[in-house]
Amino acid sequence: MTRSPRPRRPLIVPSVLPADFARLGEEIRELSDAGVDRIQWDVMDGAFVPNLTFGPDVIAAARPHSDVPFEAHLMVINPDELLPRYVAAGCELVIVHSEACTHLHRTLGRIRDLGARSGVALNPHTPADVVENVLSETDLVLAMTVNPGFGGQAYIPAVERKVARLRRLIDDSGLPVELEVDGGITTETIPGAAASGADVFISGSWLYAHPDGKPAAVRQLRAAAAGRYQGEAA
Ligand SMILES: O=C(CO)[C@@H](O)[C@H](O)COP(=O)(O)O
Repeated sequence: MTRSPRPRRPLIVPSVLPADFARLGEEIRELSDAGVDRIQWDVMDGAFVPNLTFGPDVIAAARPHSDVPFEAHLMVINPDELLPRYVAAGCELVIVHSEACTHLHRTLGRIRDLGARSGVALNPHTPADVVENVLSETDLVLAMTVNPGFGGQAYIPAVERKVARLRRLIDDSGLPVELEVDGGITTETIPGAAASGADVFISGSWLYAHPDGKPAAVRQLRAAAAGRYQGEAA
């Protein structure tokens, strides 16, 4: 069987959602110094999800404070018009929701045409098969392990079955598509997500609240995932 190349180690990516928005530049520098692999911006439009967060100008203002790649998780209905602005703001990866795009295949192609990598996110109830016909257009699949809109929610273990199904779809395709999980990720929940086949782990409230600081949180998450990670050299 053809297997898709996977990252050599689990990738740990913090969500900026729990940050102190009054000092975002410092917050971004702290995250970078903690050894994270990327930084995720949770972009919420107040319509697809009942919360409002970061416009592209906020992300652009934070961009000079770090060399770590930025990803934008767009929880936005029909995001096509906004894509150029998030890419111009410095996001190397732009993730859209399958449930929010009328023409998902076209939207993913537009992200790549803008010079960024593309990702597609699935809410907990959305079946894995939704991505089958767009795998060649995407660089990442994000399986939400909470319902999107807020940080600090409990991990939904039932999503692990879908993560395992997505793993098989990606492996069978032979394409270099990352598999990301997001929501309720802690040292308790990350082993199950890693064992199911995830490569990339978003952590927000647990990472920020760690009593020994962000570098310790990142190290502990990476170690807890690595014990169950089945990835191999790309
Ligand atoms: O996309 C989202 C929420 O919509 C996530 O990025 C969460 O914000 C992750 O935060 P925790 O669940 O780790 O607090």
